[in-house]
Amino acid sequence: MYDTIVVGAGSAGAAVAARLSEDDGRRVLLLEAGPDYRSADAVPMLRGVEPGKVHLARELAASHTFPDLVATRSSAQQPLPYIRGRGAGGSSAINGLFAIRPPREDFDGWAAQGCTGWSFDDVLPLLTAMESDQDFPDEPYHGAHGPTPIVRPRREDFATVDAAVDRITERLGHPWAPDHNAPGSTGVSPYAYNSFGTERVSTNDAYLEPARERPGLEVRGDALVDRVLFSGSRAVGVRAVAGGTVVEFRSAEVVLCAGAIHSPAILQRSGIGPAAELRELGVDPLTDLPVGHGLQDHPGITLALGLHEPVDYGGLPERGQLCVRFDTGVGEEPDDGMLGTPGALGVGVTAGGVIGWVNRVSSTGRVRIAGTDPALDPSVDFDMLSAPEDMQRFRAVVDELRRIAAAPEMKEIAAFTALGAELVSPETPMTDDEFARFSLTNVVDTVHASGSCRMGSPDAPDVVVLPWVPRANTNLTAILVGEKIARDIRGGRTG
Ligand SMILES: Cc1cc2nc3c(=O)[nH]c(=O)nc-3n(C[C@H](O)[C@H](O)[C@H](O)COP(=O)(O)OP(=O)(O)OC[C@H]3O[C@@H](n4cnc5c(N)ncnc54)[C@H](O)[C@@H]3O)c2cc1C
Repeated sequence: MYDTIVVGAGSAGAAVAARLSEDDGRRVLLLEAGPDYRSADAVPMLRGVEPGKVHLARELAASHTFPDLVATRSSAQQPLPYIRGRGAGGSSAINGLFAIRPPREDFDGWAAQGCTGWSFDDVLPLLTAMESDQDFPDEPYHGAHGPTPIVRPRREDFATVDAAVDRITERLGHPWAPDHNAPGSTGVSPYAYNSFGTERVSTNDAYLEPARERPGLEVRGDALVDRVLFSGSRAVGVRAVAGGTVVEFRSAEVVLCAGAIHSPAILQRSGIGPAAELRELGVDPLTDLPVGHGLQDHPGITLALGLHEPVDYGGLPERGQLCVRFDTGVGEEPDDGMLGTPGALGVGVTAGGVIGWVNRVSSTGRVRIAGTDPALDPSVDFDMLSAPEDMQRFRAVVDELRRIAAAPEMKEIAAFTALGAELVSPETPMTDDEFARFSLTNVVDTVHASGSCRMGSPDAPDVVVLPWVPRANTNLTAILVGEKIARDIRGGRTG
């Protein structure tokens, strides 16, 4: 019998389990579907900080992702692979390491929607406690002693594409903000990373590694949780397939951190979800809730660059170095557009890119189990750009990419520029209808799935609980959710 079972050792789950294990006498079981391993035993490719050199599709698919998981981005597309991390550290073990906070408006907006304790002022102490900022440790809104190191590239070291985008966007009127994690900052910034030197720092490294010797923490890999077990309406444990055997683990409470795709699937298999649909699949509904609804990711598009010369990183790691947050002018939401440089693409040709995405999203999709087998990935449909304001914002983002493509600095470094998978010339004029077709066909995800069990469902505390996808890459927010849940549980227990 455990005090707490945490399901999923990813960004949120590792933080929850490690923080709870700080309490003497508390017994915590962390169950992870993928492999568990100590930091020192991480696959060498995953220790590095160059996302373009991590071969997720080729070498790591079976061990560190869900290789059969697919998702439909828009109504004009067929399902395509969707990447989620698997194993200790979850997606933080395979991600791009960009470490950016959402703006105040997201937190205050969630609080205004009834998410008590989520205003920016409420969560700022946790944001500072979870980081050790290498560049601004003395600022009151930063921390110097937390588990996750944060560091920024220097503007004078920007590589070829980043330097060009920096010059262009400055001329286009975007202000320079040396720290995008400072409250109120916007515009062009060095993209902060959660890494240390040339070493990745996943939540397996930052949270679990220092906690592993604690007597109260047990981590079990290769443990695929099927469902939550209930006594009446109270969660009393989980059923899992662990080491090939069906096992039941008992606990006083269960914290689901299996991510935005798999947490709703576990809840649905447990009878918590849209009752009529669950009955059709042979699941007895316990509670009729819209679990799986509300799914979001940032709708994105890439400006591909055919470069004259390979990118010069000046001996630094080959990763993206810059992001730009800006107002699209559609509605009242600030920072609703974002651009980023993804860094070396690892595709073996002299190419680069600038990605743009809608940062404040209205459209929602669905996660739905396709059957009751826990090994079967759910069906995922994002329905991106279905809300008219998202399409308008997407147009503003594409227009910004067009301006960048047309700039003399870009002509200097790139022989050609092209938008989306269809490689459309940025100069191609489009009517509204043509643009809608182009967008629905070419929109991509940014691997920031969120919102599929929004708050009100207390059993699923990672980014899945947020009312909308944060205006930022989502890893820091997922860790924050884990920190906050642990704080709330510990506070409840200790009074
Ligand atoms: C390729 C990639 C690149 C990214 N790049 C960035 C970036 O640069 N910056 C950024 O901020 N964000 C990035 N993200 C997004 C960010 O990493 C995620 O939003 C964040 O890690 C999600 O945290 P989570 O705890 O919700 O889920 P995860 O970290 O995905 O953890 C979920 C865990 O649950 C486990 N699990 C699932 N189902 C079960 C089950 N049935 N039983 C037991 N365990 C289960 C999984 O194996 C996984 O370990 C990226 C994501 C990906 C995939």
